[in-house]
Amino acid sequence: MAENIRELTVELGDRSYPILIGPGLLGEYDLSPYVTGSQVMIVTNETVAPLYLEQAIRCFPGKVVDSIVLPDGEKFKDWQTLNRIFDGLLEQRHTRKTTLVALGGGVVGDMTGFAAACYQRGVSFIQIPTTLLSQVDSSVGGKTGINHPLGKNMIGAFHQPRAVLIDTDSLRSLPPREVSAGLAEVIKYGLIRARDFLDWLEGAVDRLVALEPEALSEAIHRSCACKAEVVAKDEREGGLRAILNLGHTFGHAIEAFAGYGNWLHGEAVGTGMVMATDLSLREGMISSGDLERVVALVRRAGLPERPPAGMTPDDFMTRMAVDKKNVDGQLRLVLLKALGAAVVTADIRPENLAATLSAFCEDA
Ligand SMILES: NC(=O)c1ccc[n+]([C@@H]2O[C@H](COP(=O)([O-])OP(=O)(O)OC[C@H]3O[C@@H](n4cnc5c(N)ncnc54)[C@H](O)[C@@H]3O)[C@@H](O)[C@H]2O)c1
Ligand SMILES: O=C(O)C(=O)C[C@@H](O)[C@H](O)[C@H](O)COP(=O)(O)O
Ligand SMILES: [Zn+2]
Repeated sequence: MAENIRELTVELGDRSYPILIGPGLLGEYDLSPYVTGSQVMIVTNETVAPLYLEQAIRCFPGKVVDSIVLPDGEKFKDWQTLNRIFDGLLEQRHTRKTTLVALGGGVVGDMTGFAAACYQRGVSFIQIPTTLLSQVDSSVGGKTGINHPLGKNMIGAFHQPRAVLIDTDSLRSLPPREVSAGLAEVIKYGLIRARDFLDWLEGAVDRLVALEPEALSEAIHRSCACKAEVVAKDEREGGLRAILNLGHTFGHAIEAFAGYGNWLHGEAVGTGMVMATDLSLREGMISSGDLERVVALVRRAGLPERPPAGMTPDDFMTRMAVDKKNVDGQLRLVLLKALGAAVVTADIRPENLAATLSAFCEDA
């Protein structure tokens, strides 16, 4: 098995951890060296449990393994569902030496990580991501949390996992809409920091949509490498890390407007990246040809290019006003100064932002 594994490290000194990528790892790879004590609590959901829970349990030989099965959906990324994790941990008498394991997509990952950050003031956790989006993005970097009706991911903590195990075979059961959602974050890395990867993606996107294993493995590896590098340089988003938010200021506004779960996170990010690219063009940073390339790639990935019907510029502005990147009430956005190079800026002409919002909102 070892020859099939591609390994990366998130370099964070004595909190550094491996990202292990390959086929056939679930049920085969021994994760017990990353477990703190003898107890393991696997947190998963009602969709993933019947598919992969048995295999995941086999990754912890010699440990006492319990599990919690949550309801499925972004709308359950909330306090009540988080509390079900604490209930399960206490009912099964898990101590501060327990290790939580997130088995599932980004929703399970973000909530399990947050539970691990809070339970008995902090316990270890491991990520076993099973969606493309969680394999390329949410399982790496230690951002954990839950949503609030007034804003995405508004309550949370930075808490790094001990290891990330990515079994690329688990993507075989993923619905096509979720594959496209994951591709949004993959495209993001090309746009913010890796022009050569973007060029490669333009040639590979059809194979990725079709879940072609070699293309997927390459996309996951490149994406995780990009994220690991950014996180190692700026773990707590003091500066550079904010580029990972390309398209998210618009995207989070769309998710909150549509009602959590009605638009997938990746879908909202896809449209958000098109809007951020449009604004970058209006700010004179990129060319109309660059915008056309981004729109074409987002479209070929199967992602929406426009916000939901009925969403107005005001709907965007009220939700973007609570974005975590804002400073002193001033909106800060991630824009592109070139394809493959992002910048975080508050220096945006209001008339350009208004023009982008009007251009994308049908009713404006
Ligand atoms: N922490 C971070 O850095 C970070 C980064 C990006 C996104 N996120 C968060 O991640 C969430 C989105 O994650 P997601 O796109 O994985 O959504 P998700 O967790 O809702 O999973 C998508 C769907 O796929 C199902 N599923 C999971 N694995 C499957 C498999 N192998 N086969 C079949 N079905 C499977 C899930 O049950 C769910 O229905 C959002 O809440 C977003 O805010 C966090
Ligand atoms: O890891 C990061 O940093 C990111 O911004 C990755 C994003 O893809 C992800 O959606 C993240 O959860 C957004 O974080 P937020 O702080 O904007 O809520
Ligand atoms: Zn995201």
